Amino acid sequence: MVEFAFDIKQLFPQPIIRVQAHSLRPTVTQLRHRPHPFIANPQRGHSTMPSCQLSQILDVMGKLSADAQGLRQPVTTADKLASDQVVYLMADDAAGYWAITGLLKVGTKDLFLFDQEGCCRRAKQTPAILDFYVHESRQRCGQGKLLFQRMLEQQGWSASKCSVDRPSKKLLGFMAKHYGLVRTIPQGNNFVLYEGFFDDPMTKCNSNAARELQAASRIRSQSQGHYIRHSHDQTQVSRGQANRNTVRNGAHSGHFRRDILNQDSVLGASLPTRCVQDSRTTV
Ligand SMILES: CC(=O)SCCNC(=O)CCNC(=O)[C@H](O)C(C)(C)COP(=O)(O)OP(=O)(O)OC[C@H]1O[C@@H](n2cnc3c(N)ncnc32)[C@H](O)[C@@H]1OP(=O)(O)O
Repeated sequence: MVEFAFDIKQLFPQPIIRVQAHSLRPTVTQLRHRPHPFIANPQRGHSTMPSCQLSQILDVMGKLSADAQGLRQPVTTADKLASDQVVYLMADDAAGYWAITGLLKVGTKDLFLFDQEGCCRRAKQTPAILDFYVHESRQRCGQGKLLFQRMLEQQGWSASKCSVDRPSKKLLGFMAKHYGLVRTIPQGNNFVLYEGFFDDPMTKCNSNAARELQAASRIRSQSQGHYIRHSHDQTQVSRGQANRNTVRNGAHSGHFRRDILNQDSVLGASLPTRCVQDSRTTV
């Protein structure tokens, strides 16, 4: 769990809170009552305004998440939080002190996607899972499910309608275990979609425009500095064929999935459940 030098309890009227970009800016009231010198508390050496504290929490948790995933750059920072993105933060005092236990960043994306038939479709405002992290000391104890489920309820989303940005094998296991989501629809970008995503009709797009936009999407994703976990040669596979194999045969034949499924214990429930209570990170 992640402890901070300030009291986080006041930020958590309930165990899971919703943070948006505007929550990270000080309000007029906060500015009026700010201590001197500006913002920083010289005695304790940290910011005292709730907005600054939330920013610190986002930065620290974003860094821990990046470390856990082997990413070069954090996906979540206070500075990078866009106005259409939401971060859910989870905290508790189960260990006798208040600490942050998890982070889940979501947003919406306008994406050009391939459906089961290999047809390109335009999906506007697609729910997207962008960053998900539960502190190592609390993983595999159901905390992730609590956080994810709260997010779905608050956003009004269902799990099968979420696109997932470069899921780790832990997240693939999580989606399979809690939401029965196993069969994926291969895409030309780094997002993973699950079968059921295309239940509602969406606009088919012009194929040339789609190719251009997907190329742009790949460049944009790579420029964010994300670690690409499983390389695959997208140009070598007939996309329609890959899609048909994946969905109709019930096999995990998308190239992204194939890489992952070759690893041990990805979707199995065979790994021992563990909850390490004494591991903490203090900031
Ligand atoms: C878009 C993205 O954000 S991709 C990156 C996702 N984040 C990470 O990989 C960071 C490290 N991992 C984590 O923070 C967590 O494991 C999360 C957020 C993925 C899941 O949170 P948890 O609190 O562990 O989830 P919860 O306890 O509700 O569910 C556990 C299930 O998740 C999956 N899982 C969790 N840890 C692992 C693991 N080490 N290996 C394989 N599967 C795992 C399993 O299906 C597990 O069920 P099981 O214990 O019966 O096998």
